[in-house]
Amino acid sequence: MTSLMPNKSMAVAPQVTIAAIAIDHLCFSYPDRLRVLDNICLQISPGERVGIIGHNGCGKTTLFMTLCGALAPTSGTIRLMDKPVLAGGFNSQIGLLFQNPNNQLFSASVREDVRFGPVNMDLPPHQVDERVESAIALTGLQDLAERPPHHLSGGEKQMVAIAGLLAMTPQIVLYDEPTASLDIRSRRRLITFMQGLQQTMVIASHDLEFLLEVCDRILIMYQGKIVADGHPQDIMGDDTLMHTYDLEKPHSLIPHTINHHK
Ligand SMILES: Nc1ncnc2c1ncn2[C@@H]1O[C@H](COP(=O)(O)OP(=O)(O)OP(=O)(O)O)[C@@H](O)[C@H]1O
Repeated sequence: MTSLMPNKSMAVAPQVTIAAIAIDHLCFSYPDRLRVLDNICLQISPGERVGIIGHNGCGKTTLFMTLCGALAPTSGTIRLMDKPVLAGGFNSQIGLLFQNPNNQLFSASVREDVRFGPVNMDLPPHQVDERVESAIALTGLQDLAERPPHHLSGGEKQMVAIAGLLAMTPQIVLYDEPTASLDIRSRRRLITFMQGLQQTMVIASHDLEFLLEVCDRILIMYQGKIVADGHPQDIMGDDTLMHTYDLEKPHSLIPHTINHHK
């Protein structure tokens, strides 16, 4: 007799979603600056776009440096796609876009710069070429591909740095102030571009309007702690919460009255 009732051998294991980023009781101190990260616990799911906002010096960049293994936590653990982050090692699942693109670009041409990551990943040459050309096309850099990166504008450099990251196809990308050097046109282009990306992304920025357009979750960081976590409109639209942590509600969330002239 065939039974439709599940028995032990038929039982389907419940689907467990692995967190893209799992941070457990993370603390970090610099030798002369203690508790820059203060007991952070956080889970980020694959595909989430998380914005981090907070006052200057609250620890956003330091958090990014621990996530990509450039700094070793003082205590606590970080797992990316269920693998522990090895401080000082190469963590291929994660990429970091630096606050200043000049720190990321050093080759003789844009194409060479974008090649640098994939070449160092021991990939077969045809895969390196494919990745480079696809990252250049995705970021719209075809016309600049042979130019030296240090001759480009700030916004163009930013896109080259992003192309270099994308060519390594990390599952998680950390963006530190990605709009800092962009004019309105480049900023708009970056927004459209990021809205189309499938990766898990964490973006630290003071450009709250930008985060409203790109993110589906916002964290407020204050003195090394995560003090609020929620939907962008709920967090950034909350006057009291924003003022408590030295932030201002973005303009687009302030209701405006229109005076009609007769
Ligand atoms: N190498 C370092 N040695 C000692 N202290 C440091 C070092 N780097 C950063 N700090 C301090 O750690 C704190 C956090 O700095 P961090 O750069 O992480 O802040 P942030 O939130 O990214 O700031 P911002 O919004 O200005 O970019 C600050 O007080 C800073 O002065």
